[in-house]
This record gives sequence, structure tokens and C-alpha cells, in this order.
Amino acid sequence: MNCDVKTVIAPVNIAVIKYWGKRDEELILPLNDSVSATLDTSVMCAKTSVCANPHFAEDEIWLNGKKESFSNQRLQNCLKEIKQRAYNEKSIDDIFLTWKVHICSENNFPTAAGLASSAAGYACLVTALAKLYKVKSDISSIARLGSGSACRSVYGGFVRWHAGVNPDGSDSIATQIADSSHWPQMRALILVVGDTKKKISSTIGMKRSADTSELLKYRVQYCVPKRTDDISKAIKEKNFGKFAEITMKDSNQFHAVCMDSYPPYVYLTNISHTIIDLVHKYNEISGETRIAYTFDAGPNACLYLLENEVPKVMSLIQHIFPSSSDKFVTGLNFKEEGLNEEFLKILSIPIQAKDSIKYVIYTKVGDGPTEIKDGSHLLNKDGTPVKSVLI
Ligand SMILES: Nc1ncnc2c1ncn2[C@@H]1O[C@H](COP(=O)(O)OP(=O)(O)OP(=O)(O)O)[C@@H](O)[C@H]1O
Ligand SMILES: C[C@@](O)(CCOP(=O)(O)OP(=O)(O)O)CC(=O)O
Repeated sequence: MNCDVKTVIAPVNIAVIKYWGKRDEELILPLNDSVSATLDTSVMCAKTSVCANPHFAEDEIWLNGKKESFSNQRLQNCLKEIKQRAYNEKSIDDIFLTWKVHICSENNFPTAAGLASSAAGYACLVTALAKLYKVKSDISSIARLGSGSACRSVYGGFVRWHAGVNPDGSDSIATQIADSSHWPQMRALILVVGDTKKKISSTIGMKRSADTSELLKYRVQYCVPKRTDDISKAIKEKNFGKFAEITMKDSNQFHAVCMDSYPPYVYLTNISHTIIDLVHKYNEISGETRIAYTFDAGPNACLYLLENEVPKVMSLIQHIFPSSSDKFVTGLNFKEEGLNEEFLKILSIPIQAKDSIKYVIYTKVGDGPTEIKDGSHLLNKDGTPVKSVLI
């Protein structure tokens, strides 16, 4: 029994205008547009293999080496919708759509830890299924059914998710603002403060905010539309100062919405606040905005900055947040830079307890999902997971 295995890798994305709040829970339709940068798959990615066969008894999924239940509604919705699309497009024989599928996926970074694994994971799954069923049209609205933010990982570069107005969600899709080559100096440093599962998931948190926060209503109506247009313009014009200011203000407002919810909930820790303080002081001393921070539903910071700033910022982070790890920084290579004593004095941020930041991922803006054609599948031709992925 041989089947055609399709394998795809897909990126994470980190929003600069945050998606927070749904107008439809089942179709995962957001209250507002959002904007993100897609990060390079050579550093962080999900990898997914899929295959279908008339002899498979049931749909099966293995995630990070473990068999998981296929009863997950979001997973089922994605599969159902991609088959529907294939049927509408007449891209393959109808009989193929009745066969059960096997799916095997793994992330090369922690799952469910606020590092956008669901975004990379569902973008990867839906793209792999689209390859399997030869679906050619835009699939961002199908990735959206897995996790809202996943629709932005379907494209590389800088991406906007349009909230849309149609009740069926047909216009709630992602489009590219600029591709990955547009702003080649743009870099991201992910400062991992905690990589354990968060107490309040994004799904639960944003529901509570949509139900109770007055500030969220104000944000959706008055702040996000202007910010979204302004940041798209800043990206197109490569205006880092503007890009950074909007990014930080939007992150701060999102976390203020969490506090404005009832009961309130908090994702940022003291270390997150020290990072915020550090960035503002750094920018102030520099006389211009050279670093932006943004925080998702967790304590980890994503710093956006330009490549020429990386050596200094990285040395500073290693100085303020000492580590006992010899693998403190992973990802792209960079040169160390000596720190100026005078600069440290003016900065006056105290050195933090060892390992307050667990590790740093250094990456850049990258492309969308890509099919892997070198044969390094996660499924064997008989649909069983390859041995090395099982734990
Ligand atoms: N590679 C993958 N393939 C399929 N599903 C995945 C994959 N990776 C993650 N998921 C799904 O996403 C869930 C984790 O999503 P969750 O939103 O809790 O965490 P996160 O995406 O890491 O954090 P955040 O959305 O706040 O950035 C997993 O439990 C799983 O259902
Ligand atoms: C803070 C965020 O990262 C929230 C992401 O929320 P999810 O996309 O994980 O939520 P669901 O649609 O319920 O799966 C902001 C963002 O990525 O825009």
C-alpha cells in the first residue's frame, strides 16, 4: 500500500497590530484587521506531512511525536473546508475525497507556549492538504478556521488580515502588504521569558475581553483602523520609527484590554516590564526609535529592529539578563559588540537575576509555506509516522 506523501514547512508570524476578539467564534471572524511579519522558516517552523489512502480506516494525526485525537473541531473544520474547496474546484477525482487522511506534524520550537505554534501549525496543515488535493485558490480563510492568526502565516513578508464584513467569512482573508525581500534589514529577536503553557489561552482571553471590555470596543472602532493604515504605509515606505511606535502602542493597548476585561487577566511579568523599560530608555538615549517591542498572549517579547542594531542590542541583553546557558542565542549569526560603560550608566537598568530570560531566538522576515521535495517526509509511504518523529 503506497500513497503520495506531501510535506510542507510553514512559518510563525508575530503581529504588530494585534488580533484580539472575535465577532464569530465558530468561523473565527475577528473584530478588527491585524498586521504581522512572517518569520524565516530556517529558524522557526512547523513541518507537516499528509497522505490519503483508500485503505486507511480512519483519519489520524500525530503531533510532536504523539498520537492526538482527531476529534478537535478546528482540525475537522479545516479538513472539511479544504475538501469542499477541492470539490468546488474539481481539482481531483471525487473518490479521492472519501479516503481517510494521515497527518504528522512537528514544530522545531515549543508548542502552546505563546510562540505562535498554532499559527505555523495550521498554516502548515492547510497548505499541505491544499497540495494533496491540488487546491489552487487562496487558502488563508481555511487556515483561519484552525486558528485566527494562522491565516497570516499563509503568506510571507508583511501581511494584513482583513476582518471582512460578510457573515460567512468569505472576505475575512489575509493579503500580503510587502514580500520578504522588501525590507531586508528587518530583524526579530524573540526573548523567551517563559515557554510553558499559559494559564489563559488566547481563545478564552479574547472571548472574555469581547464580552466585557469597553476599551476593546473603543480600540476596534477608533484606534485599529487608523493604525492599520498607518503601519501599512510605514512598512511600504520602510519608515522604522513610525513602524516601531505603532507596534509598541498597539501591544500596550492589547495588554491594557486584558486588564480592562472582567475579571482581568495578565500576560506580562516583571521581566516583560523590564524589557519595555529597557527599549524605551535605549530609544531615548539613541535620540530616535531603534527598537520596537511587542508581546502576544504571554510574557515573551518580540523585538523588531534593523540588522545594524543587532550586535549592540544583543550584547546589552546578555549583559542585563545573564544566562547560565551556553546556547542562550539561537538562530542567525551575529557579531558581538563591546558595551560602552557610559551608555550602561545612563541606561541605569539593574542587572537581572540569572536566567530571567531563558533564551533568545534571532530571526528575520521570511517567506510563506513551502513544499519540501527532498523526500524528508514525516510519514512513510504506508502512512505510518517515520520512526525518528515518535517519542
Ligand atoms: N504543527 C502543528 N500542527 C497542527 N496543530 C498544531 C501544531 N502546532 C500547534 N498546533 C495546535 O495549536 C495548539 C496550540 O495553540 P495555542 O494558541 O495554545 O499556543 P500558541 O499558538 O503556541 O500560542 P499563541 O497563539 O498565544 O501564540 C496545539 O494544542 C495544537 O492544537
Ligand atoms: C495575541 C495574538 O497572538 C492572538 C492570537 O490568537 P490566536 O490566533 O491564537 O487565537 P484563536 O483564533 O482563538 O486560535 C495576537 C495576534 O497574533 O494577532
